[in-house]
Amino acid sequence: MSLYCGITRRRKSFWCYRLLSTYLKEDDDACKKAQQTGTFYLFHNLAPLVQKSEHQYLESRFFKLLLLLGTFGQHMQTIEDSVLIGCSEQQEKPEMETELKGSFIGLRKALFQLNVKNASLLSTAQALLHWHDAHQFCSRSRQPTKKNVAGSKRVCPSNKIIYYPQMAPVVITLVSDGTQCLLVRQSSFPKGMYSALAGFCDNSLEEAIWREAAEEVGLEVERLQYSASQHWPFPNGTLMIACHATVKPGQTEIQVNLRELEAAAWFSHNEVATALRKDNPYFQQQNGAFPFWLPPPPTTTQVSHYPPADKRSGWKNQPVLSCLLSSDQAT
Ligand SMILES: NC(=O)C1=CN([C@@H]2O[C@H](COP(=O)(O)OP(=O)(O)OC[C@H]3O[C@@H](n4cnc5c(N)ncnc54)[C@H](O)[C@@H]3O)[C@@H](O)[C@H]2O)C=CC1
Ligand SMILES: [Mg+2]
Repeated sequence: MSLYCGITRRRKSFWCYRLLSTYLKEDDDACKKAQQTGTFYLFHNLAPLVQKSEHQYLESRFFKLLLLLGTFGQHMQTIEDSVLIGCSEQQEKPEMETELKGSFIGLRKALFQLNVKNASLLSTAQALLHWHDAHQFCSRSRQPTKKNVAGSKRVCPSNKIIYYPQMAPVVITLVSDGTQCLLVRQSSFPKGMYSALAGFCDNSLEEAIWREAAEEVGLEVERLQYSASQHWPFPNGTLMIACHATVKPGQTEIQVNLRELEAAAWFSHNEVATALRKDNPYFQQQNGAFPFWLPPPPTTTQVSHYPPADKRSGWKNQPVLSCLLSSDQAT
């Protein structure tokens, strides 16, 4: 089955979808046919639609979507012409929210409300939508690029350059001294949230880990070890690569780089385990119920779908950070 997502933006509507079969990405006819059995997910200006009552993401079948488009004065042509990009002058966000009994909310907030499957699909969908939106023109010819039906690439009609969606590699590293974990927070994080050290990779994973630890907290790390990876939609779609690293006993003094971080501290296994057990920390911290929490679990994308759970050796169906902390705790 194909999965589709659509996006509405101001008065215009943009449609794209995520396809599970590789051949559909290249075969336009097969792709169009597959739309008819696809499931659609809706966005407004990159904000996914979440139904108010059930805290569920709205899924809509093709024919249900056609009815919906009719309600808002759109036509079948909108889907055919614009799986990723379409246009309707009559579509208004509040009217659509009322009709669909839901609301378009920011993806970060949505990730806290949805189950793993929906959160991961929305995460991938939003990154893909964002990539298409940002690659409307060929950087060589400056002509508008044209997406293929599946939305797996964009082509410049004048010079045939093909653009494929990209993910920036980011390494996220749990540093341990054998008994404690190093967690940090940036000033942009929600109040109380801590995470592992993270940084974009310019060169290699090893270089990025050493550089981030040295630059952000003044630590020299060793024994780097890969743990897991996941797709992460922010800021523009990244491949988060999770690793472990250690510091030598006695070399744990932190020097927080205040240009990059707001705080950094060592946390005991008990503190981390308690934070990981908290349900829906986003809302708890809103109430001031506890000061320290970790990113929520429903963020895995590729990890949660492929390979199947029983075929993963050593992978955990958890977000990168939780995975890191859990396995660290086990050692
Ligand atoms: N899931 C999680 O728990 C966490 C996820 N993250 C993600 O990891 C990413 C990297 O973490 P940071 O500490 O912010 O990285 P960072 O420590 O490398 O600092 C960010 C800076 O890197 C530079 N940069 C290099 N390549 C870039 C690119 N492709 N896109 C944007 N900026 C680039 C920019 O100057 C930017 O200001 C963040 O975007 C964030 O979304 C970060 C912390 C926790
Ligand atoms: Mg960083």
